[in-house]
Amino acid sequence: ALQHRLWPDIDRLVKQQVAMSRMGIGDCGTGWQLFAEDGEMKMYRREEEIDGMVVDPLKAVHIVKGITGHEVCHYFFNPKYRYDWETTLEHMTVLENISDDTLVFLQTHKRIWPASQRDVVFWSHIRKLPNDQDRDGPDIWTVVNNSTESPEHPANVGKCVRIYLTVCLLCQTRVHPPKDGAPITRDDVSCKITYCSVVNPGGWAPASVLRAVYKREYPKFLKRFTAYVINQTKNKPLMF
Ligand SMILES: Cc1cccc(-c2n[nH]cc2-c2ccc(F)c(-c3ccc(S(=O)(=O)CCO)cc3)c2)n1
Repeated sequence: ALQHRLWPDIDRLVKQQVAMSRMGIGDCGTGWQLFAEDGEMKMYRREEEIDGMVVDPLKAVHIVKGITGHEVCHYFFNPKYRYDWETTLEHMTVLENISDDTLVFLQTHKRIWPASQRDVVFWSHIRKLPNDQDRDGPDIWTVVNNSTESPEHPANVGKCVRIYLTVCLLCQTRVHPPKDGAPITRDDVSCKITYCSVVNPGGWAPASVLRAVYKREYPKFLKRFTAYVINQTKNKPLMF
């Protein structure tokens, strides 16, 4: 198929993000601190600042029963579901439909006092990857969101401060086949979700406010999003 203008960037970044996501917390080097834990969900962050701005990389690992990696990535990638689970979203526009697995979004999010309102332009790409660790295991699914330019929507023109982010959602499905060779049901599957994000807030925002927002919003987002996928899929056939 013809390559589109973003393809080289997307291909390079997807490979880099997937490699990083598959590294455990341990071999990511030190510096990761566990800041939230809720059952199977563990959230880590590294405290990092660039020119005095908090850009704390985040890595969340969550294991959810009854859903597959394809389903998690499908509901995360597809714009038609986003208002259902993204609670801080004020407005979302699909700027470009580059291909059936690559879209460009413009999103404005609700303002976090006392900082200015933020908007973001990013390409979003969904991809299935062969499971090279377990040849006959289910495929790995990933969605990578990465900030990009849009000539029609230049940064910091209106009231919003443009933020810059790289997000990688990586999902590994696990099947626990029933003993008696019965067909696989939702009780026999689980999904290991790794969500990595680095957000540059764009303009100045107080470090203490940003860190408090991240501490509150990330766990809320991952719990709400996974509960949404469980609810959307519970009476539907499994998507592998
Ligand atoms: C989950 C979370 C973490 C940190 C901050 C907040 C938040 N609270 N109030 C406003 C925001 C906010 C501001 C700007 C943004 F770009 C995003 C934003 C967050 C996630 C993603 S995504 O790519 O992970 C999912 C698509 O929306 C995109 C933008 C979220 N929400």
